[in-house]
This record gives sequence, structure tokens and C-alpha cells, in this order.
Amino acid sequence: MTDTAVNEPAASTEAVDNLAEDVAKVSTRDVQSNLAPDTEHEVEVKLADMQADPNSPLYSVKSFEELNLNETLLKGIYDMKFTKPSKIQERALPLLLSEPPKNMIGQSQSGTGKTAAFALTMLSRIDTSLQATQAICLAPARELARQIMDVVKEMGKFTEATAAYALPGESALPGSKITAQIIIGTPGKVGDLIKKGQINPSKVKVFVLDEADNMIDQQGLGDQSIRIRNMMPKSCQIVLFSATFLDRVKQFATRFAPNANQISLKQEELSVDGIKQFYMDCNSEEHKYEVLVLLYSLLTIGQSIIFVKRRDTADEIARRMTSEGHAVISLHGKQEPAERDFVIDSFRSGKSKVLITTNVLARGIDILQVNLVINYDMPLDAYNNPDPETYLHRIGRTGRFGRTGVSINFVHDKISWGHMHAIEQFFGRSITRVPTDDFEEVEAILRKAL
Ligand SMILES: Nc1ncnc2c1ncn2[C@@H]1O[C@H](COP(=O)(O)OP(=O)(O)OP(=O)(O)O)[C@@H](O)[C@H]1O
Repeated sequence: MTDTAVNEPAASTEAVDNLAEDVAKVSTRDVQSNLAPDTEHEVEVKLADMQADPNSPLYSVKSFEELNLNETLLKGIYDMKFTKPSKIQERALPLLLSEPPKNMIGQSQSGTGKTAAFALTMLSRIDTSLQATQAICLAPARELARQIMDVVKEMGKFTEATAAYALPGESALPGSKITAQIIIGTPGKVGDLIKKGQINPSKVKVFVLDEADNMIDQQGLGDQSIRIRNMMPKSCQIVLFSATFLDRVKQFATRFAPNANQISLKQEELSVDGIKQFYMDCNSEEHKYEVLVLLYSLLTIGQSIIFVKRRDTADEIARRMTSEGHAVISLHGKQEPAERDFVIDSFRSGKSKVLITTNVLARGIDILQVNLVINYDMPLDAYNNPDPETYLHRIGRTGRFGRTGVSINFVHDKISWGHMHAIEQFFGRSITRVPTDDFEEVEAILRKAL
């Protein structure tokens, strides 16, 4: 695979200064515990069991050979150590690749391999002898677009396909044309480059929206995505994927992608079994912070993501924890692109163990070592109502592809407890209380869950 137009931005050195090297030794008790993730071997054994269990979203009766993929792509898949397709891959790929092309609305739980399904569709449909844009993929955040690019490059590494980003801070020079066969970007930048004539959509055969419910929802990135969709050729195949499609959004999706093949989940199928859900009952906002620091002081956690509502809270917690000697970093939409890239790369490589972020990273980010997600603030929608979809996506940053993971919600008053309870009822899954004053018990509970 040729990646002519792909520039990896340089890391920001300022951000390096903010990284504390050592975890503080502020342990007040003797319970320094290790909740590091499973070994690769254990995961592989469990994965084989799950892929043979008809009730698992990873189950498949087919092999990749039976999915109508070309040889070079099969080589790429096996090189990534994928042995069998997941359920969504097995069901969606034959529909996505059939002739004549048909639109697709595909739903499958978090971490079950949707990216491979649409990446293989783009790589299969493009004509590598034609240097013109033939597939466009939109994602809601630059970190997700970069991750999708990595998958496309990995899967397509034995092909001649070309791919380029359309992201703020790293696209082609003003006025120059982007002719890569696959373009991956955020809606704002893709729309802008089409408008300026730098991307020519006239030969696009596949238009993919990852996290599609968020991308087409009027409360999300809807307007921009609709504008771009209207610039695509009429014959273009529209592919929408997400772990969640609210009824209201689903109706709109069927208009956005008319006559689509649809793969849907029932409400009770949305939760991932491997993710164990807990909550900690704190007394106040300040007590939440104290409990958070105790958690990280007393337990050694593999890698974790802490979700907060506001960007300034992310920075403030990162600043306070760093000053107390904890190695944490924060990422949010107010940061410059280069800093965001540096932070996510540092977390992805395992150099940083704790990432504090906002909903900007709630969806799609796939870092297998993450075994704990903390909802420091419960997820709320634009009207300050509990947001079950975002909750599901946030906790789905752990428990990827058959792995185990833990999520802990911090509640501190009647309102936040009510928000959590509403989410609990929405999914019909109980969220278990863990104490805030007995970390030996917390350790035992989390160890059992992992
Ligand atoms: N067939 C497979 N065999 C083994 N691993 C796989 C397979 N398909 C995907 N994976 C791995 O599973 C992980 C999750 O995949 P992916 O990120 O595509 O999930 P997703 O369904 O898009 O999740 P989300 O809803 O959170 O976006 C990735 O690390 C990916 O490499």
C-alpha cells in the first residue's frame, strides 16, 4: 500500500514536559495490587472459545476465504493475526461486496470488528490502476480517523491502494489536488476540501460513515455529513456502521442510505458481557477526586481512560494528579492537532497509562490494553439528560474483541445517581456498588471481574 499523502505530524515537545515519569508512592496502606490485563495467550484461548459460541458477537461459521475477498487482502488479514471473522464481519462482508453494490446500515457491539468490515469494503471496491478518489470514510474525531487509516494501511499493505487524510493540520498544500484512492477524515475538513476542489468526489464508489448514528444526528455532525453525502455520485454505495442506532436516528439512517441491507441489534444485546460495570458512591465533587487518587495510589491498573464532562475538568484533574506524582495525560478538542496526536500516540504506545478525556474519545478508539474506564462524570446529552449511547461507547473502550474490562461510575449526589440509574434501566443491566472506604475489597472485586 502506498501512503503518498499521509503525513505523521511531529510530536510536541511541550507536552513531554507535562508527563510525570513515576507513579507517586503515596500509598497509605499495604494493598498495592496488580490488575494488569490478561496475557495474550489467555486472550487467544478465550477468543477461540468465543468464536465457537453461537451466542457470542465474535461467533462465525465461516472462514475469511469464504467471504469473497481477494488474495492480497486475505494476506493482509492473516498478517494481522485474524484467524476467523467475527459475526458482523461474516454477515456484513458478503452483503457489502455483492453486485450490484447495495447500501448498508450495520450495527454490532463495541469492539467486535466493524472497522475491518468497512476497511475491506473500501479496499475491495477501489480500482488501484485509477489514481482518483474512489472511497471516502468519515469519522467524528481525528484520533479515530487516524486509527482507521492504520487499519486500512495494515489490511491493504500487500495492495497498490493509496490513502490520504483529510484532517485539520495535515492535508495537502492549499490548491493542490488529493487524488488518493481512499480518503479518511473528519466531516468539516472533507467538506472543506471538496468545496475548494482539492478532493474530487465524482468517482467515489463507497462512502462510509463510522459512528454513523452520531455522524448523521442533527445533535451531532448531521448537517456536515448530509452536505457531503449530497456531493457524492448517485450510484455511490453508502455504508453506515455503529454500535448504537437510536430509533429516531435509525429512521433517518434509512433515508440517508436508502434501500440498505440492515444488520441490527436488539436493546438487550447492546451490552458487552466482558465489561463489568460498577459504581462508587462519593460524598461530593471533591470526594470524587480523593477517591480517584486513592484508586490510582493503591491499585496498579493496566491502562485506563477517565471520562469527564468538560475540557477544563480534564486539564484540572490531570494537573492535580500530575502534581501529586501520577503519570496522567489529558486529551480534548481544545488542544492543537499536533498535541492531540502526541497524547494519543503516547497512550497508545503504553508510555502513558492514564488518559483523562472528554466525549471526544468516547467512540471507536481501540486500545486493547485498556482494562478500566472511569466515568468521573456521568455522560449527559445536550439537554443534560442521561445519555445511554455515549455511556455504552465510553465503557466500550475496554473489553475489546473478547477481552475483559471494568467500568466504574462515580456518583456523588441524587442527580448523578439518578442519571446512572436511568442508564442502568435503559440497558437492563445492574451496576454493582463498590465501597469508597475499603480498597482491599475494591481490589478483590476488580480482580474477580478481570
Ligand atoms: N476477525 C478478527 N479476529 C481477531 N481480531 C479482530 C478481528 N476483527 C477485528 N479484530 C480486532 O478487534 C478489535 C476491535 O475492532 P474494531 O475497533 O473494529 O471494533 P468496532 O466494532 O469498530 O468497535 P467500536 O464500536 O468501539 O468502534 C481491534 O483491535 C481489531 O484489530
